[in-house]
Formats: sequence, structure tokens, C-alpha cells
Amino acid sequence: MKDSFDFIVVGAGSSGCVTVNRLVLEHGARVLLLEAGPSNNNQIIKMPAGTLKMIYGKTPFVKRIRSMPQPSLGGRAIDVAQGNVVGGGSSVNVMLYARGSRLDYDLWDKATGGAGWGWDDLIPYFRRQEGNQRLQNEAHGSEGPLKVSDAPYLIEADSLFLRTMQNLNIPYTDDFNSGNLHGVGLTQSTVYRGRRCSSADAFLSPILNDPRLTLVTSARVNRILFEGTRAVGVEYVVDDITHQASTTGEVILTAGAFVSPQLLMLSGIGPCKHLEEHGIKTLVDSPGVGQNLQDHHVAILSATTKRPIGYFGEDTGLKALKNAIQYFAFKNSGPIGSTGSETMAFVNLDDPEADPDIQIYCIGAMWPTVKRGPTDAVTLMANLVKPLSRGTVKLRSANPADHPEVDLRWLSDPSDRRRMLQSLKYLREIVATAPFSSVIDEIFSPVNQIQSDEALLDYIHQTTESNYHPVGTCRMGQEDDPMSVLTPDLKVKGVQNVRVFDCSMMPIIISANTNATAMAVAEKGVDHMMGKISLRTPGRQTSVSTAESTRS
Ligand SMILES: Cc1cc2nc3c(=O)[nH]c(=O)nc-3n(C[C@H](O)[C@H](O)[C@H](O)COP(=O)(O)OP(=O)(O)OC[C@H]3O[C@@H](n4cnc5c(N)ncnc54)[C@H](O)[C@@H]3O)c2cc1C
Repeated sequence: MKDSFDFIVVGAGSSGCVTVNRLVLEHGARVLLLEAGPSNNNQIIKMPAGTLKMIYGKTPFVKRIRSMPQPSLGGRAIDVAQGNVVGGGSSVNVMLYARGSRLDYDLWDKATGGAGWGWDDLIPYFRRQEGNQRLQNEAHGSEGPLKVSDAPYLIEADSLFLRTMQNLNIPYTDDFNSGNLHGVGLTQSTVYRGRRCSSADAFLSPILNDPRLTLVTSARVNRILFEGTRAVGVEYVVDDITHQASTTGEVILTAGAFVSPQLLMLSGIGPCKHLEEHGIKTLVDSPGVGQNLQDHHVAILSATTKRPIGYFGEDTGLKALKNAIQYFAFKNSGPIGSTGSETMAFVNLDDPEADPDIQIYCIGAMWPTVKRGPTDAVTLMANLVKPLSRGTVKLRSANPADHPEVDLRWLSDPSDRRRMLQSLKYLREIVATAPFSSVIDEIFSPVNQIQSDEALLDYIHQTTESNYHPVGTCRMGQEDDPMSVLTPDLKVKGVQNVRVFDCSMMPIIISANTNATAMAVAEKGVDHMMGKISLRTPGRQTSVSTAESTRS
């Protein structure tokens, strides 16, 4: 093996960029960062309004993983977009800055036997990373490199949504990220002066010229290399040529919730029967690898409006020209500087006092997948943020170039079906409530004729989409839990010198968007690895109640 490094980090996404930043700047380590996708140096990534074009258009920055046909969705296969570029998800995402609730992280803490993963344990990491342009308090930092700001551009749909939700007794909140998600309000985004602030912008850019960092793009890692059970390097491919790199320290997987378990399995760590099926020699029989897949997904309602209240027409003709001039000549202002998702609400429709399990987005446009000629429109989406259904990631083959076999199993749990149905009905209630009702012309998805529960569920099966938050496939847990893949300090069980710092580590999905948490987890992971913090002695009280603890 030729090149040798102190650490090798696999995947330059949200968690990978944070990991290398801390290793290089704080610990002076020589780090190899391998990223399968290209550089993030592209205008469409930097301009907030470019997001939907990346998610639904054709760019090299997004790869779509097609799921197995889903029996619970009438046999439909789902494409789940993932970042394939420096910055990973944070370079292609909708930039919404969100954290889970206090309870979410306290449930993680419980899953690890109280090892130190509760809300209070994570807050220092969120705060340290955050450069909030409005909030500075015990939950928020304003000096960090990750810029977080209020929406620079609002549309009438935002005002209508905010007022309508308050008419439905949902209280206004000016901060979703204090541990309490309840309410309706304006979102904050990882946007600074009209430009995306990805994990790469915040954490990788400052060290790109540091001689201790070696970044190789368009480099797909195939497997981890072991001597016995000790990781000593990785094998990767650039331009069809296979390379090896070695490390005297550790290999850290930050390749995302689909690829990190795939890489473990390709390296011989996983359910031994499944590895045998693909002719892979088992190094560690770890039955939990690829299990416990969770993802948020949405019920969609789109309606035409009687007059313009959103973004229709802003990207064509003279308006597009005007917006481009405004954006480039006037400090990145106007619609191009907006993420298009400026308001949201978190509710619990069963018990208004309980932790929210539905997130509602209001988007001032027709949803791209809804088949209807372009016109003034608004879309409401209900995101099931506490799903109970669990899917799997398995190997499709022993070939690392093949996507893994993803079985999402959305709505396979009856409670998820019930809550999705209930939330779609609630979206209808929102657009029938003043002042929203005054601008709605026609609800065309789902059309009015779809009324029975059975027909509405069928509509959900045909139209539900990912909110792009897959997690949980290498979950951490207690040492003696046979289904946990990682110890609470994020070491892969059964081997030495391999850790996973990305969204795969979550035992339970958080009830909000996952980018900020991916970054906070990575920084805490580095602190554990470098001995800066140690696991807490079990026994501390958190907010987990007896009733909620049954969810874990
Ligand atoms: C379209 C979209 C919209 C989203 N919107 C939001 C939002 O508005 N707010 C929010 O909080 N969250 C959002 N998310 C989710 C959030 O961005 C992700 O949860 C987060 O980026 C995941 O971080 P990660 O480090 O786990 O993985 P990623 O950021 O996905 O990083 C994995 C990296 O590994 C690379 N990689 C994969 N395989 C290999 C390999 N074999 N070798 C080398 N490199 C490899 C990938 O190219 C990628 O760069 C969105 C995600 C997407 C995809």
C-alpha cells in the first residue's frame, strides 16, 4: 500500500466535512478524504433557488437510489435522491436548518444506556457550529462557521399559511430549534447573504489548501482493508483505476445511510447469511448492519390559486431576467436567494400536547411531480416525522459499483398509515380555513372526488415521496445489544479502527430535518475518537417518559 494517512474519511458529505475539519484544525492530523462525487464549485449549488432543479432535474450532483417495489405502496418503487458531490446532502438539500425535539435525542440517550446522547449533550455541538444571524442564547450560537439566517424573501402564501394555522389553534413560534418543535413559524436556513452555506462551505473550504488534507473527488470507495480485525486502509477507484490507501489511525465512514452499511457489508461486516449469499467472507457477523432503515416521507396536496401568491412564472421570461439582475446586482436578493420553503408547522393531531409527529410545509408553487399544466398554485406537504415502519439496506451484489438494495417499507406499520391519512385530511382542512380558503381555486391533487379513507390511502400510496432523510442503518446501541452496529462512541463492533459518523448511526429518526444533526454528531464523534470526551456513566435522568420510552 502506498499513501499512508493518520485518518481516512469516506464521503465528503454533511458529516464528512465536519469530521475532517476537526481532525485537521483541532488535532493537526493528516487526513485523506475520499468523495465519490464531483466538486461543489457550481452556481446551481450556490443559488438557493437551484435546489428543486437539482432534485428533479438532471445534474451529476444528485444520485437517485431506486427502492425495491413496495407492497405497502401498491408495488410502487421509490427514487430517493441523495447528494453525490462535495458537501453531500448539504450541497443539494433545501437548506432548512432544523433540529429534532429534546425528546428525540433523549431517546437516543436511552438507547445507549445513558451514555451521553441526550439533548443537553448535543446542544454544545449545535451551538459551536452555528453562526445564527438572529438568535444567540442557550440553544443557539452566532459565531460558528455554519451560517443560519431567516428567509430573505417572503411570498403571500407564507403569510396566509401562518395566519391560517393560528386560526386552527397552532401557536406561532419564532424558534423551532430550542428543543420544542410545536407551532407554526418562519423557517431558518443554512443560507448566508443569498448563498447556500453547505457543510463543505462551512467546514471544508477553510482547510482546502491545508497540506494536511488530501481530498480526492470522483473517488468511489469499494471496501475497508483489514489485517485480522484491525482496519489498515481502504480500496477505492478513480477513473476505473483501483487504488489503496493506508492509515495508521482509523477509517471513518461518512458515506450516508445507504452506502455506509453497504461498505461494511462489502468489507465482511454484516449478517453472515446475507454476506454468504454474495460470496463475501464474514469478518464479523453483525446482524444489525443495514437494518432499522427509517425515512421521512410526505403526503402532498396541491391547489391552484385565484391569483399569484407564490413563485409561478418567476423562473421564465422577463421575470426570470429581472430576478437574475436583482440577484446578481443587488447582493443576492430576490426569489433566487430563497429556498422556496419559508414557513412550516409541527403538530400532533392525536394529542396537541405531545411531541409533534407531523411537519407541514407550505410551498408557493405546484409540486413538480403533480401532473397539471403550469399555473399559480400552492402545495402543502405533511411529513410523517415519527414513522414506526422500518426498512432495510442489503447488498444487490458484491460489486461496489451497484447501488444497494433498498427496501423502504414506508407505511408498513398501521399507525403510520393512520397518521398519514389523518394528516392528508388535515391539509384539506387547512386550505378550507380562512384566510387560505379565500385564495384557493381548485384542489387538483387529491381531486375532490377522492373521499373515502380507502381512496385517500390509495392516493397516498401513489404519490408519497421521500423527504430525503434516510437514517438508522448502522445504529448505535448498548454494547450487549446484538442488533446494534456501533458502540455509543460510534465504533463498529467486532473490529478495531472503524467508526461511522453519519446519519446511519441514529437509533431512532429525529422528528425534523436531519442535516444539522448529521453535522453535530460528526463533531461529537471526533471528540470521542480523539479522547476529548468520554461516555457518560449510565443513570442520569433525561426527559424520556415511561410512555415514550416504549418507542425505542
Ligand atoms: C434533496 C435533499 C433535500 C434535503 N433537504 C434538507 C433540508 O432542507 N434540511 C435538512 O436539515 N436536511 C435536508 N436533507 C437531509 C440532509 O441533507 C442529510 O440528512 C445529510 O446531508 C446527510 O448527511 P450524511 O453525512 O449522513 O450523508 P451525505 O451528506 O449524503 O454524505 C455522504 C457522502 O458520501 C459520498 N459517498 C457515497 N458513497 C461513497 C463511496 N462509496 N465512496 C466515497 N464517497 C461516497 C456521497 O457522494 C456524499 O457526498 C435533504 C437531503 C436531500 C438529499
